[in-house]
Amino acid sequence: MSATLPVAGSARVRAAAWGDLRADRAAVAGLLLLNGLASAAGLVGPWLLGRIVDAVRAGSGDVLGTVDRLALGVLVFTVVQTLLARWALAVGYRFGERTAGRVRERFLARTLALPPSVAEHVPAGELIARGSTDASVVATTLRRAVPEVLVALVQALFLIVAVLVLDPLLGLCGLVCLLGVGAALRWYLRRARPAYLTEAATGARLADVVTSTAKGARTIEALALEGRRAEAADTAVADARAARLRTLWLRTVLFPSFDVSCVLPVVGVLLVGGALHANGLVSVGVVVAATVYLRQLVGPLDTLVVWVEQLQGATASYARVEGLAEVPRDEPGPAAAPGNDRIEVSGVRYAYAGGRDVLRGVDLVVRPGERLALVGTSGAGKSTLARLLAGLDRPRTGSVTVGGTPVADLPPDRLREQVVLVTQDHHVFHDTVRDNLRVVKPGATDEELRAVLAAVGARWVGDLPQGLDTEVGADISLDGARAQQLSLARVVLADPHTLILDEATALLDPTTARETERSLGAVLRGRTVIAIAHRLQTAHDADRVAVLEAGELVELGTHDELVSAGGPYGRLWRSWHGGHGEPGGRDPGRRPGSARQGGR
Ligand SMILES: Nc1ncnc2c1ncn2[C@@H]1O[C@H](COP(=O)(O)OP(=O)(O)OP(=O)(O)O)[C@@H](O)[C@H]1O
Repeated sequence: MSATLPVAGSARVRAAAWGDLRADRAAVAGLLLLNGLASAAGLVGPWLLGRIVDAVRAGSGDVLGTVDRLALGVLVFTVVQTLLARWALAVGYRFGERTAGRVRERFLARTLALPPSVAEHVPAGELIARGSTDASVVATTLRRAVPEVLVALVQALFLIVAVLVLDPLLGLCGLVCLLGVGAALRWYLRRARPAYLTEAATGARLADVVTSTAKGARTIEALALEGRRAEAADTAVADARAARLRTLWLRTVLFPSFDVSCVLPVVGVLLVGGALHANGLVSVGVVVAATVYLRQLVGPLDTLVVWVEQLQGATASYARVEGLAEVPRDEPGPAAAPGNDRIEVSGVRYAYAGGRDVLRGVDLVVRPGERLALVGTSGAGKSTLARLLAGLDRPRTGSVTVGGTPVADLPPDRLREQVVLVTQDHHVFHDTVRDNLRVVKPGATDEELRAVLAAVGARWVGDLPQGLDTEVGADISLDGARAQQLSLARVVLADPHTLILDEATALLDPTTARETERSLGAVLRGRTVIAIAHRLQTAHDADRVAVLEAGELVELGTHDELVSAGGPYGRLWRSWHGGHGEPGGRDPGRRPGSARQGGR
């Protein structure tokens, strides 16, 4: 089953962006103030320039001295503006870095808090794309866009006010000519959001196809699926290309229209200013100053348009990063504390992603401390039932409870004190041995850690020069057996009352399997164990055997009861043991399904 993660709506993105700004309001206020001062200082230059023109034209008095003083003023204010602008930029970059850090931490926290039922079904590429490409786009945008957009906005505002104050008629004329910029932006913005969301989604799909193809390379080769994977990749590339071309087209319309629209105010003011001057209504100095202001407006407007364009992509990325907040959480109910260790499966039906039911009305009570073996042919539903028992998924109907509380309702820290699923997938983190263990019990002391390592036979840790501080992956690399011991030590530390074993040793090489079984012995002691029995010996040794067929629990009882009943389990046992019905030692590790054909 695969699920898509939600994408946040515009309102949530705005709220998140506003929250990020508020979280660092001192920096934002500083940014506004510094940019305001820098822009005000920038306005003085053109005004002094206009005064120089008028002084030269008037030609009376100490023209040279006046021009020198005014020119010195231009220089001083330009330097002041440059210094203030650089200071503002430094404040802005620091703000951007802090905010980018906050966005990434939020994303990580939300990813870690994803319910297992969601995390396991999300395409790998989707989370990778959101956590890397999208988070980077958001981070870069916040780092650069906020300071640059603020600078540009304040500058543009000041320039517009300045030109209006200088001469309202020329100012109005300039603003009317600016309407073209607004029209170009409006056209673009109406089309941009869906186009950029599609671009991000097709990019993530492409990443997913590539990741899953690389991950499943062996299976693809073994089943000769190269052609199909290549086709899937071609389709993903074509979709990504089409989406990129669409956004490229939007940009190719926006930028030229903007460039043309920016020249119009300057042309308009020169024409109108010329006519007004000819009629003695304004001085040449005022026309020059107004033209310089409007010409200067192109810089901030250009910055704004570039960012408006980039913000479309960044907003789509922000929406994808924030989308994780909209994943429904499995909140623990108020009665989350289980009353006892009894596990009860009642009327459970389950289907993957809208498919047919693969569990069909399963009822089962597991008594505390018992060893229960789940037996069934391949595809009967054993692993699915194991996942429901471990709280990794919820039944479609019915319930799976521990001590009366639905297992999937338990928060992760409480769940791992109750039930833990042990599979072949023994994950080891690139971290110290200590932290590899402490993920399940952050407060565990070194003595506790040494005790659990000793319990699973991982005495080799004591021989490492740095002991518990050894960095796995950097100081040592662990072979399969040691990695398993580490992850089994983690299970002992979590100390759940129930363990569910799925393929814990079935597919291991014999030496590793023997070592793991020794470690497992210590892990299982004193706990309820529900084992998917790929070896009939496991079923024989269990207290009870539950037999699944096509998603239904068809038999439940002790090994002896089921053998004498002569039902599916009895037939399986007899076929395995050539009709003698006696345990003839360990089977060679084949599954019950294959045992039927390959029976001795
Ligand atoms: N992620 C999945 N998406 C869709 N269908 C699935 C998924 N996992 C399992 N199934 C289907 O659910 C049914 C039960 O599968 P399950 O893995 O629980 O059986 P099983 O008894 O554990 O088999 P095996 O011994 O081969 O692991 C099968 O028909 C299988 O194809």
